[in-house]
Amino acid sequence: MTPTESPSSSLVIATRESRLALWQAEHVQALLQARGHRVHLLGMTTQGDQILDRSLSKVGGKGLFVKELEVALEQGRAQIAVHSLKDVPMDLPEGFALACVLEREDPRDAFVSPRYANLDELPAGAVLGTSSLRRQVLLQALRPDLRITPLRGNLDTRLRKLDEGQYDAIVLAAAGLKRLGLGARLRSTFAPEAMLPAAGQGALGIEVRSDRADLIAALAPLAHTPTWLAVSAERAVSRALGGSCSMPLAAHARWTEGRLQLDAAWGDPEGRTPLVRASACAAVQSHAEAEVLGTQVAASLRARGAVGGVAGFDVAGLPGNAA
Ligand SMILES: NCc1[nH]cc(CCC(=O)O)c1CC(=O)O
Repeated sequence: MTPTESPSSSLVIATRESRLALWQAEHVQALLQARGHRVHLLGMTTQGDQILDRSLSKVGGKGLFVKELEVALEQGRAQIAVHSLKDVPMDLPEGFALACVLEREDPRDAFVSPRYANLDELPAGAVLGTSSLRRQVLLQALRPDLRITPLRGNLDTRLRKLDEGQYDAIVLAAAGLKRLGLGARLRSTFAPEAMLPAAGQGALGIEVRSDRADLIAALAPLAHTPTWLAVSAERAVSRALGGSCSMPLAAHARWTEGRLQLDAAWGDPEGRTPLVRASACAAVQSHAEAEVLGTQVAASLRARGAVGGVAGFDVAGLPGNAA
């Protein structure tokens, strides 16, 4: 298939092969099929799937799940990549575009444990597994007495490690559990005020080559504008601070009475300074306005002590993953 073929012929979605990635790709496949497109999946393994023994923040972060899929788009082996937006770098490499963002699943973090119903029930010294610096820093601020321990792997692996008794409880995204029909494992969810989600958490983005205007037009009906504007504001906070997986940063936007309320929190990676928080609210109607809101909140975070990293570090700083 050549990259110039029209979207009315068969489309190929490049996807990672974890159960969640496949669910997401099949979800987009079904949405496109309902609109009369023929769609196939191309399963692939990414560096992020292979490196399971180290914390993602130490090996390069977000770009790890995305790069191989982009190569497939570049080579014309596929036309579409479906991503958890949370894993997508703020600025896509030259030649790629975010065609649209779909309606968001539950953006909150979830508490899962065979024995305890919520964070408050955990006894002092309990072992709590979690997989991001953001969660580590936010949870440590809520419960300094817990032993917060890294937890890697796809959803099934994380649940297995919990079931094997390696942890007393784990914290992960509610969206993944719900999408895989594992909502029953979820004992409680964290209100965003208690534990602020990551930028883009629970939202799916569709990436294409930016020269495929025809495809971008074909995907436009799948967009959910309220979600897209909210995640644009969230991602603008990350971008302005040069956010990567090595920076504990939370950004969550929600609609209240037609206005977009954006809350963000920044933590020092070494845990030396207390959490910094900032919020703003605006009557956002365009992506440009959403980004202004995000940039303002990022500036407030900086004014309160947040220190930004280097934008794009997570992709460019990784061997074999040059931007
Ligand atoms: N970083 C891994 C990741 N990327 C997307 C999800 C699922 C939730 C979502 O779509 O945001 C997860 C799992 C998790 O954070 O527990």
